[in-house]
Amino acid sequence: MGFGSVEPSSALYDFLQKSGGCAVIDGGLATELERHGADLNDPLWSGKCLLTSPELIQRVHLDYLEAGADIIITASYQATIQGFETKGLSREASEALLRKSVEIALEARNIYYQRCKDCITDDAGNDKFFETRPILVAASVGSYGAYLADGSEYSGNYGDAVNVETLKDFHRRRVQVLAGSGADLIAFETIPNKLEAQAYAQLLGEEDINIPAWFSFNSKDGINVVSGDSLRDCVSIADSCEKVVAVGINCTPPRFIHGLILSTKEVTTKPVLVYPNSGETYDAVHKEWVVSTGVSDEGFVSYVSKWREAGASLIGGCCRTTPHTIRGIASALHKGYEGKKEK
Ligand code: MET
Ligand SMILES: [Zn+2]
Repeated sequence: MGFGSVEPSSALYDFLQKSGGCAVIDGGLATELERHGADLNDPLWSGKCLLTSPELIQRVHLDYLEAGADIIITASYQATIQGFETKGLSREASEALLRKSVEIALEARNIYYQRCKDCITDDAGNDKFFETRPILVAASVGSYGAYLADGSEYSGNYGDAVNVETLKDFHRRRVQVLAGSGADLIAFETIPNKLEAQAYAQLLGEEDINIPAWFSFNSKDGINVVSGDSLRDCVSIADSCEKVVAVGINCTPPRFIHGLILSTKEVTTKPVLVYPNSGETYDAVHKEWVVSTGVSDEGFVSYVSKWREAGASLIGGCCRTTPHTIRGIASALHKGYEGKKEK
């Protein structure tokens, strides 16, 4: 399933319609790779697995599809050409790794479809499941702060030396490569400030990017984005960009999400997406998650119908959520699939 050459916004509406009005986004990728034993203590974070364990990335994508995700997000969040080059890789090899992040997800989708085909056919041997279960591959783009890996991903403070041109120059080639990789859309994730939203919107306008995008911001107070910039200003930038087909919030505690959906809806009519984290806080000094601060999967899932009622139409999970969380979300949205086993 791809958007092809159809007008971007109508393509997402079409996807949502085929998905029953709302769609399930997958859960945390990096933290799920870690749960399976990957050591991501590296500037590339989950991007490191593109080099060391691509098969594990594919397994996690498949686990999310089996759990009911309609959209899977690639392992390119913190995989950057600059980061790969720092490790001594050539420009060509770095770009190939970005493409590989999408290839892994596309292949997971194919494997999943094949599994469905093997088990779900009608009397005439036709696969009915494909018609009702389109799956999108979203190519992840993390922020400049995620690349810096210095905490600015969650402060949104890039200092005075960084301007919109710096950010466009930083992101340009990665966005071009990912846009040409076969992904269905680009997921600009965990956007910490207005400046970076402006840079993305300008890049989408200036470059020949032929797939749509979503913008997803993070908040630590339930009111503004993490830098303190107004969420409304940030959402308005996304709203004005015709290549942006959905806008919302990720990697933010569940308790803030309801209010953030309402604020978002005040400034855009585009579909609203939310994929909160587990609510646990990350202790950057000890490099670990403070488990006691989060919500259980049951607690997380109990919010889902309220988010849907408030107007979110794409719902999933971010850091520290798992296939179990996604299964709960799918079921809360009445989108559980028969015959899919828990891993
Ligand atoms: N899609 C990314 C992941 O789940 C988002 C990370 S937010 C810090 O790994
Ligand atoms: Zn996250």
